Amino acid sequence: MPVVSEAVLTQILSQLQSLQVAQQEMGAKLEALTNSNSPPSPEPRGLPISRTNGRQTKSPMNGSTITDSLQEREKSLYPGRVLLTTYPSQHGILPFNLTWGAEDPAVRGPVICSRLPSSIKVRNAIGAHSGSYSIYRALSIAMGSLDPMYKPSYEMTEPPVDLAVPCKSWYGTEGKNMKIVSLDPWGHLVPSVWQKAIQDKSVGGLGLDIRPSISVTKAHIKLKELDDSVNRGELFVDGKIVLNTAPFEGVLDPGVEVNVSKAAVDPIWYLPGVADRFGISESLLRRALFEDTGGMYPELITRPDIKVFLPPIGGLTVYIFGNPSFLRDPSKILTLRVHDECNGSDVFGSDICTCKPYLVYAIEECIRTAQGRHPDQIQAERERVKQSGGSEVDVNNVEKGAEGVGAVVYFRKEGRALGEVTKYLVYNLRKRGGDSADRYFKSTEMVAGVKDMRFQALMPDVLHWLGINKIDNMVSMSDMKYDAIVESGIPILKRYDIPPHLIPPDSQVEIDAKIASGYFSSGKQVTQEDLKKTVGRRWEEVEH
Ligand SMILES: Nc1nc2c(ncn2[C@@H]2O[C@H](COP(=O)(O)OP(=O)(O)OP(=O)(O)O)[C@@H](O)[C@H]2O)c(=O)[nH]1
Ligand SMILES: [Zn+2]
Repeated sequence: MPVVSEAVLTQILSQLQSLQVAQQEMGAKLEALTNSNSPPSPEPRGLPISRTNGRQTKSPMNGSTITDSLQEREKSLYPGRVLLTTYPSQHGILPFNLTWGAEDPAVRGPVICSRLPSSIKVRNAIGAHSGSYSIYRALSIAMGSLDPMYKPSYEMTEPPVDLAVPCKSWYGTEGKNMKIVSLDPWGHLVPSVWQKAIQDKSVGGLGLDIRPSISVTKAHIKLKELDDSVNRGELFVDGKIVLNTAPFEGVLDPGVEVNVSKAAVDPIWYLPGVADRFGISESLLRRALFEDTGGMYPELITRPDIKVFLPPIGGLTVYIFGNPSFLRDPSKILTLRVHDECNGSDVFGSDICTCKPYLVYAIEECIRTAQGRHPDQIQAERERVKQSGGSEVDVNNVEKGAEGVGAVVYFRKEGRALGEVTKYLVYNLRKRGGDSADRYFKSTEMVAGVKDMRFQALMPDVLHWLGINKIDNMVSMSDMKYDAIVESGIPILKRYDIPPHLIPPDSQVEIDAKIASGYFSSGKQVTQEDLKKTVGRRWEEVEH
């Protein structure tokens, strides 16, 4: 865990103090808008509201009419006039200093996106926290279940495992040096690194509202497929990574569970870096984001001085098998899968694609790498080294390097980032048009105009955040994922495809189409002619 030096804290505090002076000088306009001197209210403001919306009925709370109380609520929640957007020249608005990619946290600065009174005037990010969930937060405030002044508390929420510590790949302020542009590498360390700024109540009465965009925790996972693999002898119980589940009432064989560490990551985009990654200008990126989100974020246009954007899109989760600190240790073997969400298969087991079997296979490969060799094998090798006259150090070294680490990165990019609604439309077209492999990618393109919107160029950021510097085993056939990772500077030593026995009955179409389009295969060749012959089942064929 990085410890921020006294000097850094003093620097942050002095920055805060000068900001406070700027705040005090602010005009009445912003003052009215933000109520900056009022202390946080202990209870949610406003009353719970009834669904009678506008009808003149009595409120069960205080006997007033519902329409009256709705208007009062609105006034009490939003007393100022609506401010549609801000401008850099606006009096009193001065974003908190932020130098993306700087090594020193005091220079880098925190990402501040909150609209709480203590923070609104120093916001240095456009958008809202928690991606698409920000809408639910708005709803909670409107419904009276969340106090709009509530400032989250982070006591005892710090990471329980040694995952993602500041390292070289976090730093770099331009071009190829900038390895991370779509998440905040300091996101999980916010409460510790900026603790003083968060707690210093002399700032706006509340302290700055700086929120973690990443959280790290530990868990046990339990999958039926892993029980089966243990029963078949393809995985072993080591008592450390794979554990026997304690028997519980009424269950004959409770199976196994697996120790994992995991991290949830919200997207944070540094716009100049994102534009650079895609080889477009920052102004084009901003304009496209503004126009094609229905003008949702005017500050993309009016605040060119604010470079960070919190997009309303899904984030990612990383599951780690074995010691998480091994991820950044080049002497340890790493097995990795980068997986894009497919709810139909991952959760509900749909047979039209290979997503779930590939995911489960990857989890097993990760576990096998984390466990290293079977204890019997290690013992046999220790014996062999001993017999051949090896020293005690040589014998003990046998065990070293036996354990590796595995990671599965799970991105919320459903339907190749086109969404599930589009995906089902594509499925209908495929099934009605004769589901042959030669039409596989074309079908998506016919519905959506493109076959894929995942933009894998941003995907390796999470690997750099974890400090990964090489991948021994990559469980993916995707050439797009491979190219993005290797181009970002992380070599991949071995790739492997999904074993044929794991391909569900209706998914050969997908696999053949992928191989023909450039996905990796260890052996199979597929020609354009072959593609016409690989067909999926029609709906009628499976409806008995
Ligand atoms: N739009 C669309 N999305 C699909 C279709 N079939 C699967 N998906 C989505 O594709 C994503 C998975 O990508 P795949 O193409 O199966 O595989 P990949 O991630 O490119 O490559 P691998 O790493 O080898 O699995 C998930 O988000 C699925 O929901 C389809 O026909 N149309
Ligand atoms: Zn799928």
